[in-house]
Amino acid sequence: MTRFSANLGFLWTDRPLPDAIRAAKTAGFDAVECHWPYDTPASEVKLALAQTGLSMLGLNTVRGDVAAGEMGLSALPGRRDDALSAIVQAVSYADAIGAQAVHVMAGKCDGVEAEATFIENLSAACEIARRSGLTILIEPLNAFDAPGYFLGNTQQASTLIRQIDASNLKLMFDCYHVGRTEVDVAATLQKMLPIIGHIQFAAVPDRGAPDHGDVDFRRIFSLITELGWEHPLGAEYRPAGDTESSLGWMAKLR
Ligand SMILES: O=C(O)C(=O)CO
Repeated sequence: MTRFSANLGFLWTDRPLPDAIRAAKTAGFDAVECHWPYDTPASEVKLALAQTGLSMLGLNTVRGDVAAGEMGLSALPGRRDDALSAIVQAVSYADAIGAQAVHVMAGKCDGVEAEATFIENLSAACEIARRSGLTILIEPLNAFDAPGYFLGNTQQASTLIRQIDASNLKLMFDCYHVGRTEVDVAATLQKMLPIIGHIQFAAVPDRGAPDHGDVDFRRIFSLITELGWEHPLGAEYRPAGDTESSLGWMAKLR
């Protein structure tokens, strides 16, 4: 049976994070994950996780100046201090709530200097995270949703992961982002499996619930099971209406 993690950056966004965790438990999710939990005291999130018995699989580093269009800091040349603060903040929060991974967001930039900056910051992030037993994730975002984002495809992520060579650095494989730009989700997933740390999904191309769209998630989830992957898969989709009414896919695809 496929196990699922509710991404609370997109699901149950109408309520405080601790209540969203409780709603995910009631709906039958096996774990949760989030984007930017920092406005909620870690003690409240920890309590909701303890009450529900759910694990928080991961959270993201802050994006920076969102109003100015920033989508992360770690590949931005000249922003080393901000990037390291974001990493320390995310690792401390993850540690406080017993989360498993931190997604370090690269930001919008390109070029050799950006790559060198990202490598330096990721190496530091892996070192800091290792002390708390945490995994660092990097996630390629598709160019339709995140134009100009430094990390644009799985091959680029794979090259970086091999180059940095830290045992706690892994790929966040989001079937949605891969499906938008890399065509064959199943083949790419199989190829990337050894470096994958977490898998997410949403319909392609509208990022809705996974029971429609161009990617056949019945087939993808069966493949993932056949490949021996046992961690919960992250439901990071945008419900068309309220979250409860969007959950029909769970019984169909489990
Ligand atoms: O878009 C995504 O998948 C992200 O995690 C960034 O919010």
